[in-house]
Amino acid sequence: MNKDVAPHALKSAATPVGTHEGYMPGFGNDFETEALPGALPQGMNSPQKVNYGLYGEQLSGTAFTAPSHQNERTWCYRIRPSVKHTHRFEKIDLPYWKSAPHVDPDVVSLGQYRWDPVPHSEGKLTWLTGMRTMTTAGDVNTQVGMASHIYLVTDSMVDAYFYSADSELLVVPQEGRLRFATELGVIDIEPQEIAIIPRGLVYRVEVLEGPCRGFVCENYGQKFDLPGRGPIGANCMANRRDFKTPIAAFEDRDAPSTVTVKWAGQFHETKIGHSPLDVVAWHGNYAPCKYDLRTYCPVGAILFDHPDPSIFTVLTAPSGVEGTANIDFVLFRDRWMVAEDTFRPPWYHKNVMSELMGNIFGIYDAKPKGFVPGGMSLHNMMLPHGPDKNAFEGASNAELEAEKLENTMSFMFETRFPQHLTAFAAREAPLQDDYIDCWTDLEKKFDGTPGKK
Ligand SMILES: O=C(O)Cc1cc(O)ccc1O
Ligand SMILES: [Fe+2]
Repeated sequence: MNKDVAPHALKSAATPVGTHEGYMPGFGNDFETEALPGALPQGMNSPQKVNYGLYGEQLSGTAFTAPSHQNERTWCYRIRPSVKHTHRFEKIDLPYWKSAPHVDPDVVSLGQYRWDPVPHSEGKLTWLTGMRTMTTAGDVNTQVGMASHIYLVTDSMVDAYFYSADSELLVVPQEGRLRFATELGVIDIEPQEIAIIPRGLVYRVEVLEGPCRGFVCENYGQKFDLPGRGPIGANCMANRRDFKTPIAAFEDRDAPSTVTVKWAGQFHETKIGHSPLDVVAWHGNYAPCKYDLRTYCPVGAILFDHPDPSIFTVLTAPSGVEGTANIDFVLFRDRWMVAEDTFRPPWYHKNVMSELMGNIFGIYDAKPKGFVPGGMSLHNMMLPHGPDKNAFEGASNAELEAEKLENTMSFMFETRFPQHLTAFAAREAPLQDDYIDCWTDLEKKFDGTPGKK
């Protein structure tokens, strides 16, 4: 676990054998972990009395009756049951955090859009006040679709906690280091890592090194899963063991505190007298995790042609239509390019899915200029896009040798639903007015001559 001292360090047991720095390996495993010896009941979930006087409480991430291969739940053994944490809720306003459906009549969402990095703010911003929604898709009330956000965080949440009943959050840092102190343990992340925070899990976000900026995909729908590898087989792409879930860690601390809940697109606040991060032991398969994107093993063309970008899918959240994701999280990392007689960058295309991209660092091959670290682009449903003039000319005339694409890490949140821009994305964020000019100079080369290339 990271050595930095959090404002209120969580207590946890010594790192058990088989864990790596306070994390347990595996994706969707049935984990068990206890921060005090004997705190976890064995052989049953609900003993008449739990050791240490703890309360048993189940957190269900899927319906009780979900098929067993999809069923996810975790049993928590905690100092106080969560229900004691909830008093009357009051609605609060977080004006920059929007939920679908959110269609601003004055905003044109149909277009090829690109943004420079949203600048860090002068003022203090927390995980909650620093969330800036860029796009929304689907409907939070029917649990389909997603929202994309940029976060700008300068300050830790102190005696303040949050959970989203609406969504699972996929967090993609671009600058700075964050700590997620959650009910189920502590996750520290930095650029080139991601975190997945499940729906309903209570946490506090602390700044380990700021200011912090990054991207969030808020998934209203079915949980992220690993894609099937098909004929690729049992290895490569994202491997299960590289996902890390924290070991149990708890706070036994009385302090006037707030809990903010995002529910049906609205924010609510309640007050409690103690830290809700009081789970001493837990077992189950519904838990947060982190993943180092540098462990992603890309598979690609080794003779000719450019495959569909789905080959680079890290995580996929199903939509109910087979093979058509609510969200795919796709990674464009450094890799070798070896294809012969091939136009190697992404091809020109139009897609039924909506593609939102972000740059974590370096240069993206289809857009050598203008798509910069911290920046984003949106190519909405059925809108043509592809390499800019420079990328096209460079790649069409390049000497085709084995070439390593280095200094590059970008990603895509791709959804089957159209993405609607917020007023923030359209008017406050640094939208590049001249983005579509990057294709203007693509000239007609055709003159009817057979064999001309
Ligand atoms: O539009 C993009 O840059 C993303 C993308 C990458 C790729 O390799 C193939 C298709 C695609 O949409
Ligand atoms: Fe694309």
